[in-house]
This record gives sequence, structure tokens and C-alpha cells, in this order.
Amino acid sequence: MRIALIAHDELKDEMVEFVTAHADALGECELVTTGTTGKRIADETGLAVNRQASGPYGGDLQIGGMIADDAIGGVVFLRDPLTAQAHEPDISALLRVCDVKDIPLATNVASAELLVDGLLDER
Ligand SMILES: O=C(CO)COP(=O)(O)O
Repeated sequence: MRIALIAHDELKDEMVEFVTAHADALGECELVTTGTTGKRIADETGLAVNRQASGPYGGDLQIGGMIADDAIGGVVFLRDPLTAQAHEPDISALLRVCDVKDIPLATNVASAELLVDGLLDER
């Protein structure tokens, strides 16, 4: 299973904590990330990641393209709801294509826990 992991700057610590807590399960998946999120995950958890561009430089769109190609099974996108992002249109496109393709999408840690549990149950 290929899982996308993305976090805005204010949520990157939470993402690293989340991945660390689920390292066994996520380690069996192929992890696709945006640039800076992936660097943090790789450096701090030791898990291998397939890093795309940084979000503001097209990484969200690259992952959105993979979703359109049916190449991603689930997305954890820890969005910062309190900070405006210059690349908001890219973020909206990524969220939209998840809905278009009916791909599980978690935008906070509580739902990310359910997503990982649910996807693991299916395996
Ligand atoms: O901006 C992002 C998602 O919209 C995340 O990008 P980075 O992981 O490169 O910080």
C-alpha cells in the first residue's frame, strides 16, 4: 500500500510523532511525501520515503497526480487551519482529487489514527 504523508510547518512535529508511533505499520507501506515533510520523517524516524517537491513548489500537485492515477491508497495531510498558505489552490486541488477518487484522507491526527487502523485492518 502506498500512503501519502504531508504536513504544514506548524504540524511537522505532530507528523513525526504520528509516524514514530505507527512506525511498524507504516514501515510496511511505501511512503510518499512532500519535500520538507519527507526529510523530517526520514531523518527522525529512519523510514524510507519517496520525496516529492516541497508543497509550495508543486509537491501537493505531484501527489494529487498520483491520486488521479490510482497510485495512492490513503492520505494523511496535517493541515494548518490557522495559517494562510501561498499555495492554497494546490492544497484545494489535492483535497478535491481525494474526494473525486474516493481516497481516504485524514487532515488531523485523530482521523489519521483511524485511517491507519482502518487501512491496516484491510491488509
Ligand atoms: O506545503 C505543504 C503542503 O501543502 C507541505 O510541503 P513540505 O512538506 O515541503 O513543507
